[in-house]
Amino acid sequence: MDKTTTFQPGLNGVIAAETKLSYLDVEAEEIVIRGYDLIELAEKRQYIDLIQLLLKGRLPDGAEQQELEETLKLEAPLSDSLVQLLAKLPKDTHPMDALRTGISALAGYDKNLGERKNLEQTILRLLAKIPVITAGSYHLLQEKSILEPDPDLSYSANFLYMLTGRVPDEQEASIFDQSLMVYSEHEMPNSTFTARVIASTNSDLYGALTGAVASLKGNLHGGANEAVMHMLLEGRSVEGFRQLLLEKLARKEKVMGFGHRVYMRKMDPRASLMKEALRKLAAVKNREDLLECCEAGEELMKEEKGLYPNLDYYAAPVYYLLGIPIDLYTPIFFSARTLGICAHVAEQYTDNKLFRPRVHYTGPRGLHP
Ligand SMILES: CC(=O)SCCNC(=O)CCNC(=O)[C@H](O)C(C)(C)COP(=O)(O)OP(=O)(O)OC[C@H]1O[C@@H](n2cnc3c(N)ncnc32)[C@H](O)[C@@H]1OP(=O)(O)O
Ligand SMILES: O=C([O-])CC(=O)C(=O)O
Repeated sequence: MDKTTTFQPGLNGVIAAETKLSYLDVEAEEIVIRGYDLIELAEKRQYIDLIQLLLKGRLPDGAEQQELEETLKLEAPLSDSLVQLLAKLPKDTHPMDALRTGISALAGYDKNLGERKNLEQTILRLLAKIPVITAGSYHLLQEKSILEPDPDLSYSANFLYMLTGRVPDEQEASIFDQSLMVYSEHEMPNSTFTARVIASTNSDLYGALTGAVASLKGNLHGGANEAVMHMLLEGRSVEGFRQLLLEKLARKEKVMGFGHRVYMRKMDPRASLMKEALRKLAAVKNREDLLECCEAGEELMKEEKGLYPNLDYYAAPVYYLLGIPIDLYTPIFFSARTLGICAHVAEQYTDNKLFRPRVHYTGPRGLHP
C-alpha cells in the first residue's frame, strides 16, 4: 500500500463518513447543524429543540416541544437497582467512570436491546436518564442521597438543579442550557468516531456510548474542561496565571483549553459564545477577576503560540460560576453530547459500512521461530 496516499497520522483531514447532521465550516466560521448555524440556534432556541432537530431533521413547534419535555420527564427516574449499583462504586471513582458504568448497566434494563425499530425511543430514554446518572452518581460518591428530578423544572434547569442542589434563576438556567447546546454536537470528534466505529459492527447503542464516554474522558478531548478550571484556580491571579502558562510552555506542555484539530489557528465560535456568558455571570456574581484571568491567558497564548481558546476554555469558568463541582464538567459535556452521538449512531445504522482500515507496517519481516 502506498504510504503517502493512504496514511495520515491521527487521521488528520481524512473524511471518515458522509453525514447530514453537522459540518465545521472553518472558512465561514460556522458550525452547521442540519443547515442551521449552531451559535444562532444557541442564541434563539433551547437544547430540547436540538433533540428533535438532530433526530428528525426539523425544529419542533410548541406542541412538539411540550410533548418532548413530558416524555423526558417521564423517562428520567432511575430504577432502585441501578441506584444501588452506582452506590456500590468505590468512593474515589471519577464521576466520568461512574457515568460510563451507569450507561453500560442501562443495557441490561432494555428489554428490546438492539432492536432498531425502538431506536428513537431508546435515545429519548438515554437523554432523560443520563443527566440523572451524571448528577446522581456524583452525589452517591459523596455519600449523599441522589436528588430526584424536579418535574416542575425544564430539562436544563432540572439538570442544573440536580448537579448543584439549588434551583437556578432564569439567567443561570438559560446560560446552562446554552452550554448544553454548544456541547451537543460537533461533527466527527474522537468520541463520535469511536461510537460510529462500534456501531458499525452492529453492536448496540449502549456499547457505542460506553466507548464514547471513555474517549471523551481524555484531556485531549472532553477532559480538558476540568483541567482548565484546575489551572485557573492554581494561577489565582492574572499574574499568577500568566506565569503558570509561561512555565507550561517553557516545559513544552500542552496548555489545556487551547488549540483544536479543526480550528487550530482560529477561535472556536462556541468559545466566543461562552466567553460572553462568562462576562454576564462574572458581572452578576462579582467575579470579574476570573474573566480577567481568562482574557489574560487568551492574550498570552495568542502572542506566544498563535493558539486560540476552544470551547472547554470558557465553558469551565462558566460552570464554576454556576456553582458546579469541577469533577462534573466532563460528565456534563458527555451528557450534552449524548444527543449528537446518538444521532450519529442512528445515521451509521441506516447506511452502515463496517469500519476496518489498514496499516502501514513498519515492523520486521521474514523472521522464523
Ligand atoms: C471541546 C474539545 O474537546 S476541544 C479539545 C480540548 N482539548 C484541549 O484543550 C487539549 C489541548 N489541546 C491540544 O492538545 C491540541 O490542540 C489538540 C489535541 C486539541 C489538537 O491537536 P492536534 O491537531 O493533534 O495537533 P498537535 O497536538 O500535533 O499540535 C500541533 C502543534 O501545536 C502545538 N499545540 C497544539 N495545542 C497546543 C496547546 N494546547 N498548548 C501548547 N501547544 C499546543 C503542539 O505542541 C504542536 O506544536 P509542534 O508542531 O511545534 O510540535
Ligand atoms: O471536534 C473535536 O475534535 C473536539 C470538540 O471540539 C468537540 O468534541 O466538541
